[in-house]
Amino acid sequence: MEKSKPYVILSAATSIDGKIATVTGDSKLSSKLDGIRLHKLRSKVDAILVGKNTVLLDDPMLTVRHTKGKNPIRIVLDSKGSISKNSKIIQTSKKIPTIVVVSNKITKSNLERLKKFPVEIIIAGKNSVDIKLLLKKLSYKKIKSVLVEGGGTTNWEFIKNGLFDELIITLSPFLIGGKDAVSLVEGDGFKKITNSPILRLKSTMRLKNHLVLNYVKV
Ligand SMILES: NC(=O)C1=CN([C@@H]2O[C@H](COP(=O)(O)OP(=O)(O)OC[C@H]3O[C@@H](n4cnc5c(N)ncnc54)[C@H](O)[C@@H]3O)[C@@H](O)[C@H]2O)C=CC1
Ligand SMILES: Nc1nc(O)c(N)c(N[C@@H]2O[C@H](COP(=O)(O)O)[C@@H](O)[C@H]2O)n1
Repeated sequence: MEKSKPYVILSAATSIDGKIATVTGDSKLSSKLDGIRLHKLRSKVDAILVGKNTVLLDDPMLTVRHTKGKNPIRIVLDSKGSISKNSKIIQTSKKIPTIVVVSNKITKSNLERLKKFPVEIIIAGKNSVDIKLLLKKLSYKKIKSVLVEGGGTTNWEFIKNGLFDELIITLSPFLIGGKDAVSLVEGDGFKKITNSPILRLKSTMRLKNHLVLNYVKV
Protein backbone atom coordinates (compact mmCIF):
# COMPACT_ATOMS: atom_id res chain seq x y z
CA MET A 1 0.00 0.00 0.00
CA GLU A 2 1.22 3.54 -0.82
CA LYS A 3 2.20 5.63 2.26
CA SER A 4 0.14 8.81 2.71
CA LYS A 5 3.25 10.98 2.95
CA PRO A 6 6.92 10.83 2.04
CA TYR A 7 9.63 10.77 4.73
CA VAL A 8 10.31 14.45 5.48
CA ILE A 9 13.68 15.79 6.67
CA LEU A 10 13.95 19.46 7.69
CA SER A 11 17.46 20.81 7.11
CA ALA A 12 19.11 24.14 7.82
CA ALA A 13 22.26 25.87 8.98
CA THR A 14 21.64 28.17 11.93
CA SER A 15 23.69 30.64 13.92
CA ILE A 16 24.10 29.87 17.62
CA ASP A 17 21.18 32.22 18.29
CA GLY A 18 18.89 30.30 15.94
CA LYS A 19 18.89 32.55 12.88
CA ILE A 20 19.06 31.18 9.34
CA ALA A 21 19.77 34.53 7.68
CA THR A 22 20.66 38.08 8.64
CA VAL A 23 18.15 40.88 8.32
CA THR A 24 19.57 41.58 4.83
CA GLY A 25 19.11 37.94 3.79
CA ASP A 26 22.74 36.81 4.05
CA SER A 27 22.50 33.07 4.78
CA LYS A 28 25.99 31.75 4.14
CA LEU A 29 26.35 29.88 7.44
CA SER A 30 27.65 26.49 6.37
CA SER A 31 31.28 25.51 5.87
CA LYS A 32 32.78 23.69 2.89
CA LEU A 33 32.78 20.43 4.87
CA ASP A 34 29.13 20.90 5.81
CA GLY A 35 28.31 21.63 2.17
CA ILE A 36 29.75 18.24 1.18
CA ARG A 37 27.67 16.55 3.90
CA LEU A 38 24.55 18.38 2.70
CA HIS A 39 25.12 17.43 -0.93
CA LYS A 40 25.58 13.76 0.05
CA LEU A 41 22.21 13.97 1.79
CA ARG A 42 20.64 15.69 -1.23
CA SER A 43 21.83 12.83 -3.44
CA LYS A 44 19.94 10.33 -1.29
CA VAL A 45 16.49 11.97 -1.33
CA ASP A 46 13.84 11.99 -4.04
CA ALA A 47 13.07 15.72 -3.74
CA ILE A 48 14.26 19.03 -2.22
CA LEU A 49 11.62 21.59 -1.24
CA VAL A 50 11.95 25.33 -0.52
CA GLY A 51 9.62 28.30 -0.11
CA LYS A 52 9.30 31.13 -2.61
CA ASN A 53 11.22 33.69 -0.53
CA THR A 54 14.27 31.43 -0.45
CA VAL A 55 14.24 31.31 -4.25
CA LEU A 56 13.83 35.07 -4.38
CA LEU A 57 16.60 35.84 -1.86
CA ASP A 58 19.13 33.03 -2.40
CA ASP A 59 18.50 32.15 -6.05
CA PRO A 60 19.59 28.57 -5.24
CA MET A 61 20.33 25.69 -7.61
CA LEU A 62 19.32 22.91 -5.21
CA THR A 63 21.51 20.42 -7.05
CA VAL A 64 24.19 17.90 -6.08
CA ARG A 65 27.56 19.45 -6.89
CA HIS A 66 29.98 18.84 -4.01
CA THR A 67 29.80 15.06 -4.38
CA LYS A 68 28.80 12.59 -7.06
CA GLY A 69 25.17 11.60 -7.22
CA LYS A 70 21.78 12.23 -8.76
CA ASN A 71 19.94 15.53 -8.53
CA PRO A 72 16.65 15.27 -6.66
CA ILE A 73 13.45 16.75 -8.05
CA ARG A 74 13.18 20.40 -6.98
CA ILE A 75 9.94 21.64 -5.46
CA VAL A 76 9.06 25.31 -4.84
CA LEU A 77 6.08 26.45 -2.73
CA ASP A 78 4.73 29.44 -4.63
CA SER A 79 1.01 30.00 -3.92
CA LYS A 80 0.59 32.80 -6.44
CA GLY A 81 2.96 31.38 -9.05
CA SER A 82 5.20 34.43 -9.11
CA ILE A 83 8.60 32.71 -9.46
CA SER A 84 10.93 34.68 -11.72
CA LYS A 85 11.75 33.37 -15.17
CA ASN A 86 15.34 34.50 -14.52
CA SER A 87 15.78 32.41 -11.36
CA LYS A 88 18.41 29.67 -11.66
CA ILE A 89 15.74 27.09 -10.87
CA ILE A 90 13.58 28.06 -13.83
CA GLN A 91 16.59 28.60 -16.09
CA THR A 92 17.74 25.00 -15.44
CA SER A 93 14.33 23.31 -15.24
CA LYS A 94 14.60 21.80 -18.72
CA LYS A 95 17.42 19.61 -17.43
CA ILE A 96 16.45 19.15 -13.77
CA PRO A 97 12.87 18.09 -12.98
CA THR A 98 11.14 20.92 -11.13
CA ILE A 99 7.71 21.21 -9.55
CA VAL A 100 6.08 24.55 -8.70
CA VAL A 101 3.29 24.19 -6.15
CA VAL A 102 0.56 26.81 -6.31
CA SER A 103 -2.78 27.31 -4.58
CA ASN A 104 -6.19 27.98 -6.04
CA LYS A 105 -5.48 31.67 -5.39
CA ILE A 106 -3.25 31.85 -8.46
CA THR A 107 -4.51 34.22 -11.15
CA LYS A 108 -5.28 32.93 -14.62
CA SER A 109 -2.49 35.06 -16.08
CA ASN A 110 0.10 33.77 -13.59
CA LEU A 111 -0.97 30.19 -14.30
CA GLU A 112 -0.62 30.76 -18.04
CA ARG A 113 2.83 32.32 -17.47
CA LEU A 114 3.95 29.31 -15.38
CA LYS A 115 2.69 26.86 -17.99
CA LYS A 116 5.24 28.29 -20.44
CA PHE A 117 8.12 27.16 -18.18
CA PRO A 118 9.39 23.55 -18.38
CA VAL A 119 8.05 22.76 -14.90
CA GLU A 120 5.30 20.59 -13.50
CA ILE A 121 2.57 22.54 -11.73
CA ILE A 122 0.76 21.07 -8.73
CA ILE A 123 -2.28 22.86 -7.33
CA ALA A 124 -2.75 22.16 -3.61
CA GLY A 125 -4.74 24.35 -1.22
CA LYS A 126 -7.11 27.32 -1.21
CA ASN A 127 -5.05 30.38 -0.27
CA SER A 128 -1.57 29.07 0.45
CA VAL A 129 -0.18 25.63 -0.23
CA ASP A 130 -1.84 22.90 1.85
CA ILE A 131 1.22 20.91 2.94
CA LYS A 132 -0.71 17.79 3.98
CA LEU A 133 -2.45 17.62 0.61
CA LEU A 134 0.81 18.29 -1.20
CA LEU A 135 2.58 15.44 0.62
CA LYS A 136 -0.28 13.13 -0.36
CA LYS A 137 0.09 14.18 -4.00
CA LEU A 138 3.86 13.65 -3.85
CA SER A 139 3.27 10.14 -2.48
CA TYR A 140 1.05 9.34 -5.45
CA LYS A 141 3.96 10.42 -7.65
CA LYS A 142 6.19 7.85 -5.87
CA ILE A 143 8.24 10.56 -4.14
CA LYS A 144 9.27 8.74 -0.97
CA SER A 145 11.58 11.30 0.66
CA VAL A 146 11.65 15.09 0.77
CA LEU A 147 14.44 17.32 2.10
CA VAL A 148 12.92 20.63 3.22
CA GLU A 149 15.60 23.34 2.98
CA GLY A 150 13.65 26.29 4.36
CA GLY A 151 13.16 29.09 4.89
CA GLY A 152 11.67 29.77 8.29
CA THR A 153 8.07 30.19 7.10
CA THR A 154 8.18 26.92 5.22
CA ASN A 155 9.73 25.14 8.23
CA TRP A 156 6.87 26.35 10.44
CA GLU A 157 4.25 25.03 8.01
CA PHE A 158 5.74 21.55 8.33
CA ILE A 159 6.34 21.78 12.07
CA LYS A 160 2.96 23.17 13.13
CA ASN A 161 1.14 20.09 11.88
CA GLY A 162 3.88 17.61 12.78
CA LEU A 163 4.46 16.84 9.11
CA PHE A 164 8.14 15.98 9.42
CA ASP A 165 10.15 12.99 10.59
CA GLU A 166 13.66 14.26 11.08
CA LEU A 167 15.50 17.55 11.68
CA ILE A 168 19.14 18.16 10.76
CA ILE A 169 20.61 21.42 12.02
CA THR A 170 24.12 22.65 11.41
CA LEU A 171 24.93 24.88 14.34
CA SER A 172 27.34 27.42 12.89
CA PRO A 173 29.80 29.49 14.94
CA PHE A 174 28.11 32.86 14.44
CA LEU A 175 25.88 35.19 16.46
CA ILE A 176 23.56 37.20 14.21
CA GLY A 177 20.87 38.83 16.33
CA GLY A 178 18.23 41.25 15.08
CA LYS A 179 14.51 40.81 15.68
CA ASP A 180 13.84 40.91 11.95
CA ALA A 181 16.53 38.39 11.01
CA VAL A 182 14.96 35.11 9.84
CA SER A 183 14.74 32.38 12.47
CA LEU A 184 14.83 28.64 11.92
CA VAL A 185 11.09 28.59 12.55
CA GLU A 186 8.91 31.58 11.67
CA GLY A 187 5.09 31.69 11.56
CA ASP A 188 2.93 32.16 14.68
CA GLY A 189 4.86 29.70 16.83
CA PHE A 190 3.41 27.50 19.55
CA LYS A 191 1.80 29.11 22.61
CA LYS A 192 3.13 26.45 25.00
CA ILE A 193 6.27 24.31 25.10
CA THR A 194 4.00 21.29 25.49
CA ASN A 195 2.60 21.99 22.00
CA SER A 196 6.05 21.52 20.48
CA PRO A 197 6.84 18.24 18.79
CA ILE A 198 9.14 16.13 20.96
CA LEU A 199 12.50 15.39 19.41
CA ARG A 200 15.09 12.74 20.23
CA LEU A 201 18.74 13.53 19.59
CA LYS A 202 19.84 10.69 17.29
CA SER A 203 23.41 11.76 16.56
CA THR A 204 25.88 14.63 16.59
CA MET A 205 28.85 15.23 14.34
CA ARG A 206 31.54 17.84 14.79
CA LEU A 207 32.88 19.41 11.59
CA LYS A 208 35.63 21.67 12.99
CA ASN A 209 33.68 24.62 14.47
CA HIS A 210 30.31 23.49 13.09
CA LEU A 211 28.13 20.99 14.91
CA VAL A 212 25.60 18.87 13.02
CA LEU A 213 22.65 17.87 15.19
CA ASN A 214 20.35 15.12 13.97
CA TYR A 215 16.98 14.81 15.70
CA VAL A 216 14.09 12.47 15.01
CA LYS A 217 10.48 13.23 15.90
CA VAL A 218 9.24 10.94 18.63
N1 LIG B 1 20.54 28.99 6.60
C1 LIG B 1 19.73 28.16 6.00
O1 LIG B 1 19.88 26.95 6.13
C2 LIG B 1 18.64 28.67 5.14
C3 LIG B 1 18.32 30.00 5.10
N2 LIG B 1 17.27 30.44 4.34
C4 LIG B 1 16.92 31.85 4.38
O2 LIG B 1 15.53 31.99 4.76
C5 LIG B 1 15.02 33.20 4.22
C6 LIG B 1 13.65 32.97 3.64
O3 LIG B 1 12.77 32.48 4.63
P1 LIG B 1 11.25 32.98 4.72
O4 LIG B 1 11.21 34.44 4.47
O5 LIG B 1 10.71 32.50 6.00
O6 LIG B 1 10.52 32.34 3.49
P2 LIG B 1 10.37 30.90 2.79
O7 LIG B 1 11.56 30.64 1.96
O8 LIG B 1 9.94 29.88 3.77
O9 LIG B 1 9.18 31.20 1.77
C7 LIG B 1 7.89 31.50 2.25
C8 LIG B 1 6.96 31.80 1.10
O10 LIG B 1 6.68 30.61 0.37
C9 LIG B 1 5.35 30.68 -0.15
N3 LIG B 1 4.47 29.60 0.35
C10 LIG B 1 3.39 29.14 -0.26
N4 LIG B 1 2.75 28.23 0.44
C11 LIG B 1 3.43 28.08 1.55
C12 LIG B 1 3.23 27.28 2.67
N5 LIG B 1 2.22 26.42 2.80
N6 LIG B 1 4.12 27.38 3.63
C13 LIG B 1 5.15 28.22 3.55
N7 LIG B 1 5.40 29.03 2.48
C14 LIG B 1 4.52 28.96 1.50
C15 LIG B 1 4.77 32.00 0.32
O11 LIG B 1 4.96 32.93 -0.71
C16 LIG B 1 5.62 32.34 1.52
O12 LIG B 1 5.67 33.72 1.78
C17 LIG B 1 16.03 33.68 3.21
O13 LIG B 1 16.72 34.80 3.73
C18 LIG B 1 17.00 32.52 3.04
O14 LIG B 1 18.31 32.96 2.78
C19 LIG B 1 16.52 29.57 3.59
C20 LIG B 1 16.82 28.24 3.59
C21 LIG B 1 17.87 27.68 4.39
N1 LIG C 1 22.63 23.60 4.97
C1 LIG C 1 22.63 24.89 4.53
N2 LIG C 1 23.60 25.72 4.93
C2 LIG C 1 23.57 27.00 4.57
O1 LIG C 1 24.54 27.84 5.02
C3 LIG C 1 22.58 27.50 3.75
N3 LIG C 1 22.57 28.80 3.37
C4 LIG C 1 21.60 26.57 3.31
N4 LIG C 1 20.64 27.02 2.51
C5 LIG C 1 19.90 26.22 1.61
O2 LIG C 1 20.68 25.85 0.47
C6 LIG C 1 20.23 26.61 -0.65
C7 LIG C 1 21.37 26.92 -1.56
O3 LIG C 1 21.54 25.82 -2.41
P1 LIG C 1 22.57 25.81 -3.62
O4 LIG C 1 23.94 25.86 -3.03
O5 LIG C 1 22.29 26.99 -4.50
O6 LIG C 1 22.32 24.51 -4.32
C8 LIG C 1 19.55 27.80 -0.06
O7 LIG C 1 18.64 28.43 -0.88
C9 LIG C 1 18.82 27.13 1.10
O8 LIG C 1 17.71 26.39 0.73
N5 LIG C 1 21.64 25.29 3.72
